[in-house]
Amino acid sequence: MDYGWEIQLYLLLFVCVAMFIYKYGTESHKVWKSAGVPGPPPTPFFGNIHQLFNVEIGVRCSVKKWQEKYGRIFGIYFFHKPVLVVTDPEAMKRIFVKDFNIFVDRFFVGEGKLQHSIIQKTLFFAQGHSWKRLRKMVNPAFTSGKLKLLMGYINRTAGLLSEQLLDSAKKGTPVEAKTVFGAYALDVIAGTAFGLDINSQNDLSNPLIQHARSLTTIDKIVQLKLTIIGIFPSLIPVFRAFKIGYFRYKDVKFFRETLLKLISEKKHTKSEQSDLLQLLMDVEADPSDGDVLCQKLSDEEVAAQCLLFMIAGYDATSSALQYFFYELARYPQIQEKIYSEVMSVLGEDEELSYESCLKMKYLEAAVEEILRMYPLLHTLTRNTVKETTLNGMFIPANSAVLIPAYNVGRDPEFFHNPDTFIPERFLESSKHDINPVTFIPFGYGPRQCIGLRLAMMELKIAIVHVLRRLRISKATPEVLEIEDYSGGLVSKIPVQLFMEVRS
Ligand code: HEM
Repeated sequence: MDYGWEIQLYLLLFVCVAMFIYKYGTESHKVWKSAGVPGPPPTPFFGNIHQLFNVEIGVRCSVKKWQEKYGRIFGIYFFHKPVLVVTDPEAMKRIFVKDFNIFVDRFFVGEGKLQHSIIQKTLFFAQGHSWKRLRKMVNPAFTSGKLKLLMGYINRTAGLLSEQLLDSAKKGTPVEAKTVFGAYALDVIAGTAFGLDINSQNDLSNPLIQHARSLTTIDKIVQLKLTIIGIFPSLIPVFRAFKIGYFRYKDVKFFRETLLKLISEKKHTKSEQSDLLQLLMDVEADPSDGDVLCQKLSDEEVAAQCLLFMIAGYDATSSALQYFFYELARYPQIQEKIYSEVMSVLGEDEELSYESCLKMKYLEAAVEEILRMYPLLHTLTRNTVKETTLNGMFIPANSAVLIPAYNVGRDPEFFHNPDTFIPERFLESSKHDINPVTFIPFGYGPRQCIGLRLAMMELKIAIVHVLRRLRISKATPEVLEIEDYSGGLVSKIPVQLFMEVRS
């Protein structure tokens, strides 16, 4: 029998399917070329994502290499999505502030739809008008007046932290930095945001601690989910139907139910507490403000923000403390300078107050310097709501923008000796040399971190309590190797701190 025509038909079919697949994988990769934006050539389907998240060299080095080759604005692709990478200060100012209305939203793989609905209602993930409304309603909970009300709780929690470290120092055993500071951060956020005293520094059995840890861990499974969604965005409804999200559904569900129960209890028992949950429940919209259409925040919205505060506060605060004490061990003169300042402002016995915290200028400069060197969110994102131009380059609507905070903070054009810990650069006398848009560990512009002041206060209080009683004598590993492809800046080997009791 002659099968010639059948083979030809199958061949033709195969070629058509292959052409269709190739077109699907490359169609969107023409945007930057036609807009005249330079950048590395993309690979079908993946774009440049595998080069950016290169496990060998990490996001920071990939960006650095490309910046050297293509300049301070270049185009790459996250799978099909055009992404502009920007480290030019003027362009950054336009994105963060001047053209904020065009760059109001953040960019997420899967457009943020790969989330439990409560996560989509948080400030971090909310978009456009919904975000504006939420931010206006949540801002008043973070004023300095409200912050002062939280001082007592943070002070007590930092006291517990220093007790724990003192114990280890007396025994001569090192502590794993991320674990002890993680417990402190969790206690602070549970107390200040939810009004719950969970004491995770002494008791790890509380289910809230287990769920919080699991919620804030970004592992390979999350990366796999994002890769699949990146290549096949049409699978989002399938993922949602099977309750597969960026965060684990069981953790989100646990917090949603716990927080809604707390809200309901607070409604029935008139509370005098000043935790963020209570402050958000009490927020009233300004009726003269036409923008705020829907008045009070719903219970679900209050629960969503408090859940976000936990996610946002836990990892960032514990990482900052880890890197801070790591650098203090390497720079004993800086450690002693901070200690001297603490003692001169407070003396042996004085309780740490909000006002005395503000007086410690060298300490503040040292914390800012650590955040410059180790911004946990090493890359900030935005998404264009409409087409625009940037430095003469055409940017289509619905393009993503990446601003690599780590690279900007370590750029020798913006900070001399960028890899060296020099708190003095943030003192009043030299701060004017720093272009504010290049210091972005908390982001910049209207979408900057809402918890900035709370976080700075939490960090400073912990440091004061620890340094008053202890000296960090050594930290390991000798050379700090950092991974950045899982979302944050993570030390490859856990940091261990060795301490001595101050006499
Ligand atoms: C050292 C600690 C912290 C660091 C380094 C940090 C950093 C950041 C960064 C980089 C952003 C994105 C900003 C942007 O896109 O321009 C952000 C957003 C945010 N952070 Fe923080 N954060 C910290 C602690 C906290 C705490 C303690 C809270 C709450 C209690 C918090 C709440 C938020 C919220 C709600 C947003 C979203 C703001 C919005 O989109 O309007 N953060 N944070």
